[in-house]
Amino acid sequence: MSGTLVLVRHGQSDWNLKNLFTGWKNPELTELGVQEANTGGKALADYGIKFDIAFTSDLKRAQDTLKIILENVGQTGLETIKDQALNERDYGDLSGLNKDDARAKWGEEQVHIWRRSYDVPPPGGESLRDTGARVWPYYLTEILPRVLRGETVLVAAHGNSLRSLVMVLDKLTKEQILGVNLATGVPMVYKLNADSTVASKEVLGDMSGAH
Ligand SMILES: O=C(O)[C@H](O)COP(=O)(O)O
Repeated sequence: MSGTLVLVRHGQSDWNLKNLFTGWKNPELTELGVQEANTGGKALADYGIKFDIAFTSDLKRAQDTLKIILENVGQTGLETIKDQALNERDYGDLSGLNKDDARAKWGEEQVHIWRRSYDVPPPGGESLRDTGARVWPYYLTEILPRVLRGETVLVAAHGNSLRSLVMVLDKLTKEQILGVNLATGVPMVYKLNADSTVASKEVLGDMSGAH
């Protein structure tokens, strides 16, 4: 066994609440989003975890979620690395559009494919594969080596940047990843083996409401 990797999607953002495609846009957390980050942080505090380092994206909703979690675990001064490589999937021309309006215009099935398929990019944006093509190398060079050294590493990022990691860690097929939704503010605790495969995964909260 080596170290521990904790992945957490940011709390609800203002654009999540308004049901808008967000991607690289930079909305704030809502009040509920702040609550969700606190709940995730408390779950980690109850778990008794202490982090060695944290990673987050270049976007405020993930950075603010991280800050709230660190307050809850009593580690506000923790070394934190922010990198665009962990940003949400770029939703391209869909960014800012209402998801229900998009369903009305292009159909439920097409919108689901854009949102959840592995390799179909939304117009002007990134597919999950494109997202993974920047997230995965960053994970391999910056994050994984620390976990393999036995460190406990927190990553506060986004629904799809984290789905691209979960797909590989959980060894999911392109078909299986279609059905995977990550809840906001719910930490996933992975213990890794020395060969970087997953020894165990615990979800500290309820993923069932995610959509
Ligand atoms: O970018 C967004 O709109 C959200 O953060 C994730 O959206 P999705 O669940 O539609 O992929």
